[in-house]
This record gives sequence, C-alpha cells and structure tokens, in this order.
Amino acid sequence: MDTNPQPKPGSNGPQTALRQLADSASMLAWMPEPRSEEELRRREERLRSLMDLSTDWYWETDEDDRFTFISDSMQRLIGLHPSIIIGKTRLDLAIDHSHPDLVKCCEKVARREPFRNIQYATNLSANGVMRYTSISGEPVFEDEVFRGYRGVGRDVTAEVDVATQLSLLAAENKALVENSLDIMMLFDKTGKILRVNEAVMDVLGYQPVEVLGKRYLDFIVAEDREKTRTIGARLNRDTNTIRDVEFRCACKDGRVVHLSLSVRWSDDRRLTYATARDLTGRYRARAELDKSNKRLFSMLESIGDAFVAIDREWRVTYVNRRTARFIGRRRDALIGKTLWEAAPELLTSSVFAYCRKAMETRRNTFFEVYYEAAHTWIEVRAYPYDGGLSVFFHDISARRAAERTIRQSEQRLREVIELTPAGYLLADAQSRLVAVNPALCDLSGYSEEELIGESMTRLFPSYPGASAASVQENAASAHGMEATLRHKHGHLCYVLINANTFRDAEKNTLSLTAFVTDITQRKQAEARLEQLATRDVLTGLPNRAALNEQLQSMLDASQQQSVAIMFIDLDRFKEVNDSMGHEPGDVLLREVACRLQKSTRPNDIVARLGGDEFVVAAPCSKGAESAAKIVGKLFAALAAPVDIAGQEVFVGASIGISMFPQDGQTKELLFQNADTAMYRAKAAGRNGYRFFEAEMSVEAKTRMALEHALRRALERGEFELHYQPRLDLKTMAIVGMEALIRWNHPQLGRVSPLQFIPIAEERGLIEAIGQWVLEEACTQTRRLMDKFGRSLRLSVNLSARQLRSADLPQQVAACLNKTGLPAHLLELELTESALIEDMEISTAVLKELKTLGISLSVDDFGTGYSALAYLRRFPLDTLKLDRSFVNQENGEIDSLKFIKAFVDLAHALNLSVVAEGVETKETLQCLREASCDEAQGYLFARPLPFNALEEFLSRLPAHEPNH
Ligand SMILES: Nc1nc2c(ncn2[C@@H]2O[C@@H]3COP(=O)(O)O[C@H]4[C@@H](O)[C@H](n5cnc6c(=O)[nH]c(N)nc65)O[C@@H]4COP(=O)(O)O[C@H]3[C@H]2O)c(=O)[nH]1
Repeated sequence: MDTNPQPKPGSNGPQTALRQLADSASMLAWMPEPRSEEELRRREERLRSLMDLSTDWYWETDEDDRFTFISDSMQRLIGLHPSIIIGKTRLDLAIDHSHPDLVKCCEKVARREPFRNIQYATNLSANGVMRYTSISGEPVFEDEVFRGYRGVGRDVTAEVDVATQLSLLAAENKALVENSLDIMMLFDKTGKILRVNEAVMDVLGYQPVEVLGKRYLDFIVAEDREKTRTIGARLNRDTNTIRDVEFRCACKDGRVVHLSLSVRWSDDRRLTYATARDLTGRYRARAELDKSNKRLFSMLESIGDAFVAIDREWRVTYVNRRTARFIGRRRDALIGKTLWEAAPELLTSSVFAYCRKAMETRRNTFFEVYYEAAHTWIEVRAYPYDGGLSVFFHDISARRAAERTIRQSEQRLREVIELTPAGYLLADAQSRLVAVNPALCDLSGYSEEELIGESMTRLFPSYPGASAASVQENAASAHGMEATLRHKHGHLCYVLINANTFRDAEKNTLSLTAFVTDITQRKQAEARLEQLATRDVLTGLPNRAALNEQLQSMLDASQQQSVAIMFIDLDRFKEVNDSMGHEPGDVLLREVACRLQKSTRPNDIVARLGGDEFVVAAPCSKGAESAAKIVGKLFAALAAPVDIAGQEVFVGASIGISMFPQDGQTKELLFQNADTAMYRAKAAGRNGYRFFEAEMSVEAKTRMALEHALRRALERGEFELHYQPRLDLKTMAIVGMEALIRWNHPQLGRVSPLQFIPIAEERGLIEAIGQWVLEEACTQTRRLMDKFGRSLRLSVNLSARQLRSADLPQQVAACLNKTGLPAHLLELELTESALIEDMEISTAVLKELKTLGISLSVDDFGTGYSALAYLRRFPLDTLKLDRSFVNQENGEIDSLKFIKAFVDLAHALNLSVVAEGVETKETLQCLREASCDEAQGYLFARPLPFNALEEFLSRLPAHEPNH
C-alpha cells in the first residue's frame, strides 16, 4: 500500500520518481524505452520490488529542502514510517549540525550540486536510539528551474558501530602495548627491529626511534649473542614459540641488564614477535640472597658456638666447624646422619629431650645442661623452622665458673657488710631502703625491720642525695660527703657518706649503695680545734686568723658601704699586768673583751690580736659619723673601773680608726692604717681616738724607709757616738759622760735616736746596735782615760729589748774585758718601762749585771710610772730625773721643794740622783740646793762628737788620775 500521499518534486507521481531513480541508479540504463503502458507498469512494478529488496530507501526534497517523498522501504529497513519525516528538513533530523559531512552536504545543496555518501547521525529511530545515515542525492531541475533534490539513503548504524569498536580495540591494543613494562618488538627474518614499544626506553634507556631498523643482536652483550643465535636457529627449525631465554643487554648508559626473552613467529612466519622482560631486579635479589647466604655460612663457621641444622627427619643437614670439634667427629661423618647416629651420646643427655620438645611445639627453646661427654656446661638454643631445627651449643663453663665466683664473693661481701663497723645501706630508685647492716641499725637506733621500706630522707635530713628525685637524676653519688643522721631518739649524729648509684644501659638509676661512717667524735674534735684555731683562748673572742676571715666576709658583703676598723690598745696595761701579776691582768682583759662585745652589735666583729690589742669592725651606714658614735660607746664601756681582787683599776685605751673603702680596699691596708692611726692616738696623749689620715700613711712610709736603711746602717758605719758630759754638783767637776748614738743617714742626714731607736727595737735590730754602742763607747772612754790619765764614768743607754736578752751580762763582761774599762766606771741606763715590762726577768738580769761591778740607773725618771716603791725591788744605783721633771715651770719654790723631796727620798733609798736637761743657772741652783748629786745639760755641754769631747776634756784643768 502506498502510504506516501505527499506532493512530489516532479509532476508525474511515484512512478516517474521510481523511473528517475532507476535512471539515476543506472540500474536500468540498459533497458529499452517501454513500448506500452503495460510494459511501463510492469517495469515500475519490478523497480518497486527491486527497491523493496534494496538496502536503500528513495527520497525526494522540495526547493526548501523539505522531504516530500520517502520510499516505503524505510519502514522495512529502520522501522520508521516515512510519514514521520515528510515535511522535515535534513537538518531537523541531524543530531550534530556541525558534523563535517553535513556541513559539506549543505554547501553542495546551496550550490545545487550532487552529493555522495554523506554520513551523519540522525534521530531516525523507532526506539529513540541514534542512527547513522548515509545519503547520496542530486538536484532536480524542470525546465531549468530547481525543484529540489532526490536520492537514496541507507542506514549505516551497524557499520559505524563496528568501525567504532574496531578503532576502540585498536586503541586498547596500542595502550596495552605501550603501557607494557616488558619490551615488545616486531622484527623481520634478518632480526631487524620493525616496531618496538615505549618500554625499551624504561629498560634500556633508548627512545624507540633509536632502535628501529637496527638488529636486536646489536643490543645483546657479546658473551650472550651466540646463545640468542642458537635460539633463532631453533625457532626456525623446530618450533613456533620459544619462551624465557635469559640473556644480558647493554643499556644506553652502559649498564647491563638481565632480560628474559620470549619469541613467536607470525602466522605467515615472515615476522617475529618478541617480548623481553627485565629480570635485573630478580637477579640482584638473587645475588643478594647468595651473598647473604654466604655471609650466614661464614658467620656460622666463625662463631664460637657449635651449630647443627637438622631436618624434620632428624637428619643432620649442616654442622659448622666448631660442632665437629665439639662432638669430636669429622663434618662429613655427621652430615646426612640422623642425630642419634651422628652423636648417640646426645640422646642420653637431656639435650635430645629439649630438642624434641622444640621440634614438636615449634617454639624456640633455650636451656642449660651439663654435657657429660665433654665435661662442660652448655647453653642450648633450639630454633624450629619449617624444614627442621637449628640448634646452637654455647660453652658456658667459664660463665658458670664466674657466676660461682660471683656468688662466693657476694657471700663474702655480705659477711663483710654484716661485720663492718660502718653503716651500709642499699636503696631502690625511689630512695627506699632495701637492705641495711647491723652497724647502720646501731648508728640510727632503729631495727632492720623499722628501716626497710623507709625513705632515706628520714635518716639523712641534710644529705641532698637522699631524695628520690636526686637518686633518679643520679645526683646522689657522693664521696666523702659529710651529712647528719637523725637518730631514732631525735638527736643528730655527724656521718660521712660514700654513695654510689647503679644505672642500666639507658642510664636509669636502679639502686643506690652507701657506706655511712659515724664521724661525730671527729667533728667534735674538729669543732674544738676550730675553736682553738680561731678563738683567743683567754677571752673567747675571734683571734687574728678569724678576724681576717670575718672581716673579709664583712667587706665582701658591704657592697662598698662604709665599714670602720678600730684598733684598740689599752693604755698602761703592761704596768697593771706587771705590778699586779698575770692573773689580774687576765681578768682585766676578759672584762675588757666582755665590755667591748656588749657595746657592739651582734654582727659587728670584736677580736683580740694578742696582748692588750683589740679590734672592733663595724658597718657604718653614716660613715665616720657612725664610727665616732661607736668609738664613743667603746670609751663609755671602758670608763667604769674594773674590780680586780677588790682593787679598782681604770683602763684607758687608744683607738685608731680606718674606714673602708676610703682608707683602703684590702683588709691588710685597713689594718695597717688603723694601726698607724692608733699609734697617732697614743702619741697624741692616751685615752683618745684618731681617724686615719692620708698623711699618716706618709709617716708610715717614712718609717718603713728608715727601717730598711737601718738594717744596713751598722755595716755601712753610719753610726757614731756623741757624748754629753756629766758634772758632780758639789765639786762642779766633770765625772763622766753619757754616750748618745747618732745616725748619719747618707740622704736624710742626721736622724734622731728618738726616731730610729723605737724602730730598731721593734724590728729586732737593737741588740746589734746596742752591742756596737757599748763596745764603741767603752773603747773610746778607755782611750780618753788613757789619754788624759783620769777616770771617766761612762753612761750607756740600754733598751728594754736588750734587757730581755739572756746573755746581756756575758756581753757586758766580754766588752769590759775586751776594752779594759773598769766595771765600776760603766753605768747602764734603763727606762722605767723597760724595767717593769717583765719585772722578774729585769730583776734577775740586773742582779747578774750588778755582780760584774757596774752601776745601774733609771733613765727619764718622772715620765713613767714613777713609783719609787717598786724600784726597791731592783739593784739600782742612780735615778736620772727627766728633763721635764727638772724644768718644771710652776714656780721656783715649789720646784725646789718638789725636787728636794724627791732627792731626799732617793737618798733614803740609797740612790744617787742625776738631773738631766739642765739648761739654766736657776735650775742648776735649784738642783744644788736640793742636794742633787750630778747633772748634765746644755748649760754645761751639748752632746759632743768624740773629737769635740776630747778637746772639751783637754781644756779642763788637770785632774788627779784616779784609776
Ligand atoms: N732639750 C734638752 N735636751 C737635752 C739636754 N741635755 C741633753 N739633752 C738630750 O736629752 C737626751 C738624753 O738622753 P736620754 O734621756 O737617755 O734619751 C735618749 C735615749 O733614750 C735614746 N738614746 C740615745 N742614744 C742611745 C743609745 O745608744 N742606746 C739607746 N738604747 N738609746 C739611746 O735616745 C734619746 C734621745 O737622745 P738624744 O736625742 O741624744 O737626746 C739626748 C740629749 O741630747 C738639755 O739641756 N736640753
């Protein structure tokens, strides 16, 4: 049935259209023109059935390119009725208007040109599936007027699908080849590489183009080429396929890789397909395995242990060299044998039982046994594995012996610890006591049960290492550390701790051991010694050493704030001491110490340097002002009389003060300056104080320079003697003279004896100087006596220190002997203070001197203690009245009375009196009236050098020689 009711592009309906189609298809071109309607109808009928058989359909479009006719065959071919398409344009049916074929078709249509095989995707589908259509068409003109197009269409969906799948397959294959890790090649019969994949780059480092056209043999290392050639021959001869032939190839960078090659003929045997797999990694792993096996075996051979490998049938598969020696059989006699064949003696020991257990349980088993056959202890380690058992035998005889030794030594150590008099403790890492010995129990008063588990801090409160933290931080180790131990009864004992911590490999503390020695007695003795070393025994005050230390600390802590250092020297203490005895003197010193301490603050320093010298050091916030206040308090404290054995004694003091920091930065300088200031205070009149002044230090320096020069003065002959004549006041005749030393310093000129004699005394030079004076004076006097043939009484000054020298009488005797001066013409002058410094010694020496026949006089009488009473104790002959005494200015009458009373008293004591320093006639008169015996002074003569004296004597009227 014709279901095509549409208008036609031509005017003749479908028949004409079919004919035209037949014409255009040239299918019927050979047919003659129909001779009748009938023939035309039959021919059309044939054409229609031809169309029905065709895989194409016929179509026509109008001038607007709309379909006007579609042959019914479309329904048959793609299941769509042509009426669905009639009226639509080609573009209405196309899915993709930009498809190149469709674009080309549109261009041709626009130019009214025929088109062929235009293939494009359409929505021509009964079930909505996209279909591909291929169309061919030509334009139709009637009377040269364009009427549209006609042509045939064909469904090419199946072909397109096949083509698509084929191209997908090709792409997959390509990807498969290109992504393969194996090299894939195609080469021809000559071995020339025709194709190769990218893997050649990864494996050999060549780009595919670099190998194309080359022979595959060229890449194989020389040694393996022959092997690959024979493969080629085999492939040619016997088989289509050869697999897994291993050979080596040279890479582009020179490396050699191991490859496994598989080759196959193509079906037509013209080409060869080959794949090559990189086995280098596997080779390397195998080589490593070989190496490691070799290492393992060399290790097994070198170890000191015996090693046996047994398979699951108990057959020995390997023994090392040591095993052979251990079992006492050759290695080849053991391998392959069962264990009981190889070493039957093992069966009798427990070794076999343990090994069987390891084999059965498949568990590593370690045990120690005594191996009778070898008379040795062995440690056996059996390691089961899939194939059997590996067994190590380790000789532990030495270790066993060492352990036994350790056990014995531990036992001995325990016994020693039990017996040792020192306390012993073992504490854990938490500082808890784990073990103690009886000595520690005795020392602490606790029983062992009471101590175990207790913290060390309970026993040792002052030992920093006792805490758990310090034990763990390894800060508890101590060698000879002194600490205190708290006894159960609460009191503290002094102990010496030697402690050691034990740590594991990670340095964690495991335990602490300590020996604790009781040093309480030693500490007490030390404290006593310390007391003795640092305290003045008499007063309990710090001594010189302690003062040094304490003052240094005070200065260090002062932060440059003022500190006053006060040197205190008691006035006339010696006189008190000597007149009243040592005991009262000690009482006085103790009282002074006590008063000084009471009048100072607890942090101030009060020290005794020795004798009657004290030092007070005190921080002074207001500098000298504070120091003056402190000194005021000290004087006030000393002002009250001290009651000694019922007698009231007044103590005065001279105080010298140096201030830190201005008077000195070091304690030595401060001491020196305070000392200087103290001497100045003394010199200025007693019971006073002086602050140090810079000029004093100049004096001190001068004094030092003098001292230095004085040491050499004697040997350099810088001393000379002057003599002051002495007169008998009754006859007014010269009876003798006093020798007075003079020092002619090369730079300083004449230095007064008042200046250098005290230094010479202080520095121990006076003995030598005194000796020189005595000898020189005796010699010169003897010379004068011989010259003038008259007696002259020589008076020589003696210092206090000379009086202390035990051999003074011998020296004097020797001198008299040597010079020939008669003893009775020699008078030794002693000062009051020298006499009373140590009355016992003085008395003894003077008595001895007296036995020589010499005279003794007291010089400067009236300036010192001036107590005639005590002079009775000494064997004295003469009192020399001091100048100040003689030249008193309080009225003539009073002086006269005073001197007279004194002279009378002296005479009553059988002492003659010599007046010194007589300068005026009035004084002379006064002295004569007072019956004074002798006199000297500027009125008669100044001290004269030897030559001047000689001259002086020569001018005197002649005198009867009296010796
Ligand atoms: N103003 C005044 N002074 C007079 C007068 N007549 C004498 N003098 C001085 O008075 C001092 C008397 O000596 P001194 O009292 O024993 O005092 C001596 C004596 O203690 C000591 N001295 C001198 N020579 C020696 C010596 O060889 N050995 C010792 N140990 N001491 C000596 O040095 C002291 C001072 O001696 P010099 O300077 O020589 O001083 C001498 C003398 O020069 C006078 O009329 N008016």
